[in-house]
Amino acid sequence: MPPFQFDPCINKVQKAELDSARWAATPAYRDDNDPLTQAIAPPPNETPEQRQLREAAETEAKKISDEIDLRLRRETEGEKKKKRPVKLLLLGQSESGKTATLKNFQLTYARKEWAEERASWRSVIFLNLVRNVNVLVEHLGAEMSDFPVVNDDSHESIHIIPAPRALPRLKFTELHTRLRTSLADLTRVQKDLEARLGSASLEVHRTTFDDAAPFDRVGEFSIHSSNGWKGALNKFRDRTLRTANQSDPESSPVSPSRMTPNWEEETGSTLEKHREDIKLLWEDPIIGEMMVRRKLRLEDQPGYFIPDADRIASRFYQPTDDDVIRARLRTLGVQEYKFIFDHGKTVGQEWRLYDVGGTRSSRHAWYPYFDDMDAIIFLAPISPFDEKLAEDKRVNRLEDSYLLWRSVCSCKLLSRTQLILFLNKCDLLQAKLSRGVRIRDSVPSYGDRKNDQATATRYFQQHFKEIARHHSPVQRPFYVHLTSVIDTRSTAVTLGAVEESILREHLRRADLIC
Ligand SMILES: Nc1nc2c(ncn2[C@@H]2O[C@H](COP(=O)(O)OP(=O)(O)OP(=O)(O)O)[C@@H](O)[C@H]2O)c(=O)[nH]1
Ligand SMILES: [Mg+2]
Repeated sequence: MPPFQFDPCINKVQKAELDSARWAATPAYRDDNDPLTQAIAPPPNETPEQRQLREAAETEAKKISDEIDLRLRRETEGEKKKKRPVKLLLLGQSESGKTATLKNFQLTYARKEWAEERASWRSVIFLNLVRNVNVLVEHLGAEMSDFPVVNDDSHESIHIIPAPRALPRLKFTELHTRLRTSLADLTRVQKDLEARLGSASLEVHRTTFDDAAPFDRVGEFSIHSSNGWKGALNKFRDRTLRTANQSDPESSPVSPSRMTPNWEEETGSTLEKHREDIKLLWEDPIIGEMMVRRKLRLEDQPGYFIPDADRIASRFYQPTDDDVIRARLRTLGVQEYKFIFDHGKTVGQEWRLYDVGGTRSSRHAWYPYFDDMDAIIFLAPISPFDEKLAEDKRVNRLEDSYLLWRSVCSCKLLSRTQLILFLNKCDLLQAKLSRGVRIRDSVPSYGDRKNDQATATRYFQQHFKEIARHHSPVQRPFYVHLTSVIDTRSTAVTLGAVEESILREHLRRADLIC
């Protein structure tokens, strides 16, 4: 029987005890007065054969001990790697879909938290719907007052520029006058919701900022904002949870219908009162004609909910997953979100996702987050090839994405960071091309190529690839996905591939650090 037999399933404490026994038996360290040494010492009358057997057993025991040491060391390193959060930064211009992508991550991988938060998006969706209605009413007022409008892509703000009337007047009726008057009430509702949600709920209009990537020059400058959607929603969440728990301290989990603060219910009731009028307004053919004349395309704009008014304008409305993904609330500063994934390949792993505000004036705040990221997802919407930035009407949105991508690729601090490009809003691109909008009218370099989805995405993809190739300080792989991130199913598939490649990068970096 060899003196030391190691069990391969041994733990650290047992291993330490056995090591000290083996150490005590080693002649060089032996203390002959030590009781343990005496207990395990070789018999004084040991024969040469017995000694040979004992020494062979000791050699074998040492080999096993070393293997256990190695295994324990690897386990410790593995634990350390596991503990280090995976860090992912989302970049791109405003309205590119960064927050929508973040929500998809949460929906796919942190479902418990997602389910808890879903109800708190209600106010944002109410606001989005009310805005849609108010834009229509504003245009209706202008049209009825005979102010033709030049629509300049600036979303909700309308710019009334008197122009010669080219078409006969629309035939408005009593109904339109009544709708205008009754729905005027929603201006107050919009103001109220905006005040409650804070400045994230206000869209940016015309804040000229010449530089596409001010972080190039800024260096260390940091805004760790707490005013983004989490901040805005948490206000409701805390309050709603408190309200529910006060009424029944035993209640758990809190049901969404009981989480409703009074004022939110009041908003739902007000909308419910106007529901039929909203539907009349939306379905009215004269209003439809007015929208065509004014090139007013609500469906291309963020937070488009008016076709769902029947479902949403209600006291009892509860958002669906799709509603939450489509809800629009601007991100301010840089927001950090910590998720412990409860689904996917990295269950139990902490992920930190950083979502940034994308307007030109917000981009200087990005730089401090460039260090120490496992990967960056860069969102470039390809549908607005013929649109201008909301914050600077001189700048084409696609051109702005090219410039921004170039700055990110050429940034030395990011030269070893994995970049993953999402060419987003493919659904809106498809719709635009189907309407006959020609790319070459806005992008002369597109030339005589076919004006279809496949050719267009290939062309844009190639352009981004060339930029990465020319401007990356060190050559890097080009990871690209064609996405419509409001489609949660296809996005979950994309995120599966992304999760795997980010994880590989994370483990590679952890190996360098450990
Ligand atoms: N149709 C369509 N809408 C999208 C897509 N991606 C995002 N959106 C919508 O576009 C709007 C803007 O998306 P956000 O995710 O808020 O944009 P962002 O990049 O976070 O914008 P900032 O916070 O201002 O920087 C939201 O209403 C989204 O639901 C897409 O692929 N297709
Ligand atoms: Mg955002």
